[in-house]
Amino acid sequence: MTQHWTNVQFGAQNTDSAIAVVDGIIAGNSPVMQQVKQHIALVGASVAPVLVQGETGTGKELVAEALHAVSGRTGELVAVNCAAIPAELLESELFGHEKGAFTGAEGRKIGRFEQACGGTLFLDEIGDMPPALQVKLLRVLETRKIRRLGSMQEIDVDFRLVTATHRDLTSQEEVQFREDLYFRVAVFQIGLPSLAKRVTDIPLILDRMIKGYKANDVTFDEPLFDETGMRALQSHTWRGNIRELRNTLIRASVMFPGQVVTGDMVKHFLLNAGMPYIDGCAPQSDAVMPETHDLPSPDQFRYLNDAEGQDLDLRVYLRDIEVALIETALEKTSYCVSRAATQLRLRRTTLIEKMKKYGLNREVA
Ligand SMILES: Nc1ncnc2c1ncn2[C@@H]1O[C@H](COP(=O)(O)OP(=O)(O)OP(=O)(O)O)[C@@H](O)[C@H]1O
Repeated sequence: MTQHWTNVQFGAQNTDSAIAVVDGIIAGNSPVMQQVKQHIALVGASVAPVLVQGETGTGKELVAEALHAVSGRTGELVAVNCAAIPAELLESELFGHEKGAFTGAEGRKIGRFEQACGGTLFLDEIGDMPPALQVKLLRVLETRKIRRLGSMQEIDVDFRLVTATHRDLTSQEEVQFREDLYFRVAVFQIGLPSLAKRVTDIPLILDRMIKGYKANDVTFDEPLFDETGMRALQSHTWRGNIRELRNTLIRASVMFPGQVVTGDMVKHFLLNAGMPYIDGCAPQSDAVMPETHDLPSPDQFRYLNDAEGQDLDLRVYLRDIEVALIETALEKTSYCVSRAATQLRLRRTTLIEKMKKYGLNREVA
């Protein structure tokens, strides 16, 4: 039976320690996020499948991480993005294969179902799973057994399933998703609000991101948003949600490292500077490269020289901009390298070289 959370009041279960774990993973304490965290803490320990719904960039993957963290399961959290793996490869990615199962299967490969045993399997963008594979997933969920491609032997699999989608899986117009599978995966549903519905969380989220960047890069010099700067951030619509906020922070850190950032600076140099999010359905959108006037004009960069004592390492600065733009294009296209290359007006092979150089090859699973 599918559990809808709206207006559910919970009993006096002691979920405090679980909520503390979730707090360590997901920043934000707005009322809507407090409720989300309570839901995570409550269902975390259960083995029931959870469907996480939310617009792109709202943090669905972090919810999966939090669910795994509070589950007490000792196995791995194994993530598979169903939209990022070509349909013909997804089956062997999930089920694994034996040597010689198909042309190119040079050795045995353990699939993601097996890898997730004792842990959590996170199927992101489940709405993009091809119908034929949906039937196979349904069978696995019913029997808790799999067969590697090219093998007759059945293997028991014990994983906790978390799925995520930015679509309405019940809408036949939007997605071809089997109803019987829907009821299997959506035993519990957690809805993530868009960032626009929790703008009071922006300072905490930025703080968390800045701490993360500083921990990984001692040279990271954070921009300091003053009250007007923070207000400008909180008034923005954030169609790309927290991912867009993250990209804005990266832009701010390269344009205004260690500087006070005012509302005007946010509006003129940060929010208008990025590539616009075309829509929330990146896999479908035929996003085109924005006209150059959507990007900061070279003249705007003269502003940097106005800052007192501003030393600029041009090579590092340009590299960071290139990385941010490539990442944005990849994220907008759900890591479809060909489409990202088209958006950036690069040859596909050139983009692949750059991704290798900058370590941008996302684990597609
Ligand atoms: N509450 C938060 N605090 C700090 N960072 C966050 C928060 N929520 C999300 N993020 C960051 O925002 C980015 C996008 O989050 P995530 O990938 O989980 O979103 P998503 O909803 O799974 O996106 P998509 O639908 O495109 O896969 C990530 O870098 C993530 O770490």
